[in-house]
Amino acid sequence: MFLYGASGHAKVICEILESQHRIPYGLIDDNPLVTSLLDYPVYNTLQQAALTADDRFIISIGNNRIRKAIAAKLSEVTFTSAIHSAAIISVRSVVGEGTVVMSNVSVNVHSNIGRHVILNTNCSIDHDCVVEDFVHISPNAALAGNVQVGEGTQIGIGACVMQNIRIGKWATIGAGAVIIRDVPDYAVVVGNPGRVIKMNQF
Ligand SMILES: CC(=O)SCCNC(=O)CCNC(=O)[C@H](O)C(C)(C)COP(=O)(O)OP(=O)(O)OC[C@H]1O[C@@H](n2cnc3c(N)ncnc32)[C@H](O)[C@@H]1OP(=O)(O)O
Repeated sequence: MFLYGASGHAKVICEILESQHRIPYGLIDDNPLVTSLLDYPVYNTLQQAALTADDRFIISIGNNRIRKAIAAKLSEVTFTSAIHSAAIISVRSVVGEGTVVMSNVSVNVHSNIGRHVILNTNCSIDHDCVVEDFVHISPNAALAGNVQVGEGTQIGIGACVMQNIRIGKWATIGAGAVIIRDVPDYAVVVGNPGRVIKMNQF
């Protein structure tokens, strides 16, 4: 097991894995100044890490765009997920490879969580939601029933999304926002009720 990205987010993932006795061999990070994290070795390249065919990867980078770029770069490796034992996920829901689920997350029935998603601490995904690849649902955010979140979007800390809402791709929902209307692709939305203040320019 290797993590790609030696960050604060990686430390949280390491602790999830440790609690399940899935001890990482190390991390990869292209910053040569980072040589260890939580006493695990940090390698600057995949070659230095001396990988085997059995190794599994998680991309431990919080930035959604960078996580997508790294996933494309690592097309040869096999990804796995990390799901905290204190998360509750419906047996009728699906969680994609590379996705990380932190403590006290709830995913209710018939929800579909994509690949390389972050479901951060204490967030709540209710029934019949679709969370596409590379999304980040921040701590304490809540999606009501039948919400869709497009690829790469971040739902900010403590935000709430009402039932049946469609949120586009690569949007940003600000901390504490209350979303009562559909959100277009790339929109940055803040406040209660949420309003678009600008568009993400990637
Ligand atoms: C474990 C972890 O750490 S997970 C990380 C969790 N982090 C988050 O959820 C952060 C979410 N990010 C935000 O809320 C950010 O403020 C963003 C993305 C919405 C906006 O950030 P920026 O693009 O830098 O915008 P900026 O700070 O310049 O603010 C623009 C305007 O929106 C307002 N604004 C920014 N964020 C919010 C917010 N959450 N709620 C209400 N108003 C806000 C600002 O006051 C400012 O208003 P003004 O133009 O009247 O002065």
